[in-house]
Amino acid sequence: MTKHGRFITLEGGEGVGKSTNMQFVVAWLEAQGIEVVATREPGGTPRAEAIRQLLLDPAPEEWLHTDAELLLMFAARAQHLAEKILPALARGAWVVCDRFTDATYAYQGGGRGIPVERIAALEAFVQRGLAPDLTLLLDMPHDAAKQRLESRLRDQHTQRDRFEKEQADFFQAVRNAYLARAEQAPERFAVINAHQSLTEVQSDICDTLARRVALWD
Ligand SMILES: Nc1ncnc2c1ncn2[C@@H]1O[C@H](COP(=O)(O)OP(=O)(O)O)[C@@H](O)[C@H]1O
Ligand SMILES: Cc1cn([C@H]2C[C@H](O)[C@@H](COP(=O)(O)OP(=O)(O)O)O2)c(=O)[nH]c1=O
Repeated sequence: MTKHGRFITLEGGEGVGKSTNMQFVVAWLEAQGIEVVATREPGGTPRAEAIRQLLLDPAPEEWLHTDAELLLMFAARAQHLAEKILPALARGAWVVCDRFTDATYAYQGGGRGIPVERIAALEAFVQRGLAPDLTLLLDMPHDAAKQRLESRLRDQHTQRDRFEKEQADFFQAVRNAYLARAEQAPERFAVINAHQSLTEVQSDICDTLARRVALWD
């Protein structure tokens, strides 16, 4: 399928501000007159959201094998790509997605320890060469992000999901894997210091968008 629109992803650990800044990125692009489709992973379409439920359900008695977790991530992604992302890009809309395949390398690769080659094989099979044009990696120490997450859980009276129940070493491995990927592909990634006030974070995002989007014109 031909791709005319641009594909932007937001990545980072739990509580770094992805959801908050998604809205900011979408508003910034729309102010430039761009048609934007905002979405998230795992999920983004009804069937992919049903797979998300399976993945995030914290039910402690229901064990999920790490390979099943990996395959479900890509099953949800295949549906999301076919039903939403590729059609939007083909008609020239820009897609902004809260997490994508870098999260698989970070969580299933870094966090769970699945070898990179296995993830890369599934990525090639499902995505057939499609990759984001720009990835904003919101980076900060897990301890500080955890405090933000805890206040969000308190405010929204929500339960921790299956990933949020992991321990600090899991999240350190996730962060390291994200930073390693950003280092390997600096032309695609922009690492944003998320451990600043929201105004400062959004000023950095704004500068990055202005600089990168100008290169695409
Ligand atoms: N720069 C920031 N400074 C302080 N609090 C923030 C900042 N960015 C986001 N938050 C707050 O932190 C919590 C987690 O942010 P959220 O956008 O839900 O993160 P994520 O989607 O990455 O898990 C929310 O309560 C949000 O209001
Ligand atoms: C897309 C994706 C997400 N995930 C995980 C990361 C998150 O813990 C969870 C999605 O939850 P989400 O609520 O989107 O994240 P956050 O808590 O940061 O707002 O799924 C993976 O493990 N692999 C993936 O490929």
